[in-house]
Amino acid sequence: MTQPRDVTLSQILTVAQMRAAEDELVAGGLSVEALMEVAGRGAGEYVRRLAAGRSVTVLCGPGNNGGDGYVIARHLMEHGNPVTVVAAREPATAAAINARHLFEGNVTDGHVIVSGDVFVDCLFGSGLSRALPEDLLALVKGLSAAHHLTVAVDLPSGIESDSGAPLNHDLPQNDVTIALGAWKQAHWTMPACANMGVLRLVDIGVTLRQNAPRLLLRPRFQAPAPDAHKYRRGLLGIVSGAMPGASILSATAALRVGAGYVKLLHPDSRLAACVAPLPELVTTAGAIDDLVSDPRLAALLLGPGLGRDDTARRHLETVVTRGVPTVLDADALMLLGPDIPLKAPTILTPHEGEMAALERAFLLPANGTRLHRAKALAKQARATVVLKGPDSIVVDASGRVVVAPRASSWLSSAGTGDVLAGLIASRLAVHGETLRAACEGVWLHGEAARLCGPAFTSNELAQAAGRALAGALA
Ligand SMILES: NC(=O)C1=CN([C@@H]2O[C@H](COP(=O)(O)OP(=O)(O)OC[C@H]3O[C@@H](n4cnc5c(N)ncnc54)[C@H](O)[C@@H]3O)[C@@H](O)[C@H]2O)[C@@H](O)CC1
Ligand SMILES: [K+]
Repeated sequence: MTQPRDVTLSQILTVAQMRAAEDELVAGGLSVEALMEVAGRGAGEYVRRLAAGRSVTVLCGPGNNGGDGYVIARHLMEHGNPVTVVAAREPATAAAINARHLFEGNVTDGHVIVSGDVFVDCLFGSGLSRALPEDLLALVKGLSAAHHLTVAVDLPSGIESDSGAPLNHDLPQNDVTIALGAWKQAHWTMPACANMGVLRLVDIGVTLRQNAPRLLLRPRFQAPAPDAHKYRRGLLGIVSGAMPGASILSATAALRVGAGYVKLLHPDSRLAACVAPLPELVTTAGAIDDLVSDPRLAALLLGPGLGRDDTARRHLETVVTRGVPTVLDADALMLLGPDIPLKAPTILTPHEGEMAALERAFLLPANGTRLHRAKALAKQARATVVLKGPDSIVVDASGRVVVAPRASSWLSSAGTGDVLAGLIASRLAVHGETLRAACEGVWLHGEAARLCGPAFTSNELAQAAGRALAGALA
C-alpha cells in the first residue's frame, strides 16, 4: 500500500538505512549525481530564501556532503546571490568532483577565514566517522563566528548521525539544519538536536523503510460519537496513593482529553478525606481489590504519588493482575520487576532515573542510545515504554518506535510527569491501544506546554490539555 508522503517523510533513518535507500533509488535508474542535484538544489533553495540576496559562504568537504555544497553554491550563483566556496579538502568522490567542475564561481582554500552573512556547513554529513581534526574544527568555528547565520546541510559537521553524539567539544550553534532525503537520529536526539536550530527536510524521493522509527506527528482526534455516553467513551480509574495531589494533577489532565468518566480511587479512606475535591471528579474510597474490580473500567493509572512501601507494592500487584489496560508511572516503576507479570496491555512512562531502576530490575545493561535502551525494556517487560525527556521516545513491545520532537524546556518542573501520565491514561481509556495512546499523550503534553508559553505550573499545563486536543480535532 502506498503511504501518504508525510508519513514516509516522518521516518528516521540510520546511516546504513539511508545508504540502502539511496542505493534503491540508484538501482531504479537515478545516478548519484542526479540525486545530489535534487538534494543540493532543494537545500540551495532554502538557503537562497534565507540569504535573500546577502552573501553566502559554503564550506565544502571531500565527500558527497561537500558535493551538495557545490550544487548549493551553483544554485545561488544562478540566482544572482553572492557566494564563495571554501574547499577545506579537495573533492574525493565522483559525484563531488563532478559538482565541483560544474561550479564556476569563487573557490578559496580556507587558509583565511572569509566573513559574510550566511555560512553553509557542507564539510561532513552522514559519512562523518571520527572527530574533526584541529584544523577543520577551527575552520567551522571560525566561519560560523564570522557570519550572522549558520546553516548545516544534512548534519552539523562533528555530530554523529546515528547517536546524535557530538564528536568534538565546542561545536558551533546552528540556526538552521537542512536534512537531506530523510531525518536521521541526530536530528531528534539530545544533545545534538538542541544544536541544530530550525529543522528542514528536502525530499529526494526516498521510499518507506520497514520498521524505521518515525517522528511523532500531530494526531487527529475524533469528537465523541453522536450516541456517545460516559462509559462508552471510557472510564478511567486513577489509583491514588500516599500523596494524592499527584493523582489530582493526573485526573485534571485526564478529564480534558477524551475519557468520558474519570474516577479517583482511594484505597486509603483517611487520605481521601484530605483531598480538596474537584467538582467534576468522582472519588471513591475502599479496599484496592474492590476499587479496581468495576467491570466498566476501560483503563487504570497507578504511580503518581503512590509511595514505595509494602502497601504501594500490593496496590501495584493488584492493579496489574486486573487485566485492564494500564499506565504505570512514577513510584510504580520503582517497584516493578519481572516478578510482577503484566496481565494487560501496559504503558510504562519512566524518566531517566526510573529507567535506570527498571534496567536494574529487569537485568538490562544501561548502555547504548536511549532508543536502544527503550527498545530493550519494552521487549523485556512486554510493555509500551515512553522514555521521557526533552526528546521522548515511545516504543512498543514489538519494536515499533516513535520519536517526539524536542518539547518546551519549561516542562522541566515538578508535576508535569503526573500530567503526562493522566493524558496517556485518558487516551488509553478511549481506545485501549497502547502505542497510539502513548503517542497521543506525548503530543498533547508538548502541545499544551507550547500553548502555555513560558513559566507555567503543572496545573496550568493540565488545564491547557483540552485546548491542545481541540486544536487537533479531525
Ligand atoms: N549518496 C547519495 O546518493 C546522496 C548523498 N548525499 C550527501 O552525501 C552525504 C554523505 O556523503 P559521504 O558518505 O560521502 O560522507 P561525507 O560527505 O559526510 O564525508 C565522508 C568523507 O569524509 C571522511 N571523513 C569522515 N569523518 C572525517 C573526519 N572527522 N575528518 C576527516 N575526514 C573525515 C570519510 O573518510 C569520507 O571520505 C550526506 O550527508 C548527504 O549530504 C546527498 O547528496 C543525497 C544523495
Ligand atoms: K554538514
